[in-house]
Amino acid sequence: MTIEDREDAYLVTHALAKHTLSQLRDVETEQVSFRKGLVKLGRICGYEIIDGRMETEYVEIETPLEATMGEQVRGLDDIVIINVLRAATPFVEGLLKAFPRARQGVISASRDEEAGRDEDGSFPITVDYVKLPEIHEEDTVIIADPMLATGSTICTVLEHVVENSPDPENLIVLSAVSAPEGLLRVDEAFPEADLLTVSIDDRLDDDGFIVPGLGDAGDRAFRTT
Ligand SMILES: O=P(O)(O)OC[C@H]1O[C@H](OP(=O)(O)OP(=O)(O)O)[C@H](O)[C@@H]1O
Ligand SMILES: O=c1cc[nH]c(=O)[nH]1
Ligand SMILES: [Mg+2]
Repeated sequence: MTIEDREDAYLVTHALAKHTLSQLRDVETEQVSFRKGLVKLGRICGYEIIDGRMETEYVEIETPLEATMGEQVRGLDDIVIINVLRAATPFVEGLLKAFPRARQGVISASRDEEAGRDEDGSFPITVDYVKLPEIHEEDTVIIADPMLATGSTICTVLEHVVENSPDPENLIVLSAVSAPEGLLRVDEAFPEADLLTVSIDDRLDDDGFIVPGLGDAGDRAFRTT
């Protein structure tokens, strides 16, 4: 079975999301444009989550002229966004434009690339810092990381998130680019999570980088090597 056959991996298909991701992929896109692109993509993905996952309700409102019925999105106060340091930081900045009242969590989880990949293809993950808000049953939890490669980072983050929290109404893993094997790893370990991504790329290379991908998102956004 491939990831496309699974019912819980969804693509963000908005044309602007694809447009922005294509700019991010371009090796000529320098730091400032790259960071701004991640912010823009986060905002578009946020709007897509609202459009595809959240309900609206009718409300009575008073315009300057008369009373009428309007519509408002339900649950905007029950959003939790988890920022996986460090590449997710600009991506989360964009998400916050869609969800300005989100409660935020931060987790520093990074791949130990020097240790290399384990036999099952995963990376050892170093977790240095975890600060998560309390999660409630009515929450929509969005774990944001632009890159989902082997899935090792997201599996580690999910362990921290599901530990001691009730099942939230929605548990969403949001990435910009993902690799099929990483999506499968996360899906197998956490079937309760919905996997939302802008692109499922072809494969991973021997170093665990997504191909064609967009390179090292953290390094490109933070101008490190
Ligand atoms: O799916 P995986 O194989 O775990 O890889 C994906 C992770 O790798 C990158 O982070 P990295 O460890 O390079 O940290 P950084 O964001 O600080 O660069 C990326 O931002 C993801 O968090
Ligand atoms: O392709 C990849 C894989 C992990 N992290 C990145 O930034 N890019
Ligand atoms: Mg990196």
